Amino acid sequence: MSSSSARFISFEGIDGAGKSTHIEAVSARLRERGATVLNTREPGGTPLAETLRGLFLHEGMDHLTEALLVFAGRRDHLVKVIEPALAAGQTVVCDRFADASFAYQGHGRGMDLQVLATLEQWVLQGRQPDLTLWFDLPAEQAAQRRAAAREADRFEQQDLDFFNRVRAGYAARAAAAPQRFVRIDASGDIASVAAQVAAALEARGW
Ligand SMILES: Nc1ncnc2c1ncn2[C@@H]1O[C@H](COP(=O)(O)OP(=O)(O)O)[C@@H](O)[C@H]1O
Ligand SMILES: Cc1cn([C@H]2C[C@H](O)[C@@H](COP(=O)(O)OP(=O)(O)O)O2)c(=O)[nH]c1=O
Repeated sequence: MSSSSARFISFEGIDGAGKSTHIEAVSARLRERGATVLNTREPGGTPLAETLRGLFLHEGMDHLTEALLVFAGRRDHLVKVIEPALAAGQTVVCDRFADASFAYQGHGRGMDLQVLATLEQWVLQGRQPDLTLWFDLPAEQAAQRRAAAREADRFEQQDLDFFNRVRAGYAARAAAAPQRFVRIDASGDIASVAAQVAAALEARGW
């Protein structure tokens, strides 16, 4: 890969699917192949969006407010960080992006998907990741992994039904954009997941 090949890669999946476990290895692989990699995340990615993240994760609010906050942070992140990095030929590796809003606020919370699609159009102006690695596993298994690993935030306290809906939301987004999404079966051990991730990059010559 030449250092001028701008790429935008997002990681998605329900909480506890294993995204964070693989992001650094993906970034290291891309760097070894010559990319300048920018690691970032949502909610967050700029000082303003990180401030919004704290409110988003810990304050009670209605569903539309939640969606507006996360898209406001996304706009700041896109304009100040993602677009400039891509324009400079960098590879952007982002832990969650707009698909998460459709999965969590749309399918999880039950917000009107058409409203989210309008926000997406206004905020992203057509920008989408080049590749989305969707870490898919049953909600029960993700809950077990989370319970062993960390304290739950406002989202992680949701019940299995919520995460089953979020999972179905990711499946719907993947079905609607099959050329962008790669489904990773995240239910196996870390080595088997890493092999699938490597194969997805390999398939693109990355
Ligand atoms: N394939 C796997 N098998 C078993 N445990 C895993 C696997 N992948 C990650 N874990 C563990 O599950 C927990 C959640 O993983 P993490 O990468 O933080 O998920 P996410 O970022 O998707 O929320 C962590 O404790 C991690 O070590
Ligand atoms: C980006 C985004 C995240 N979220 C949720 C998913 C997660 O539960 C939470 C925080 O995401 P994340 O940073 O992945 O959490 P963690 O670091 O604890 O794994 O925000 C949404 O509800 N909508 C969104 O648009």
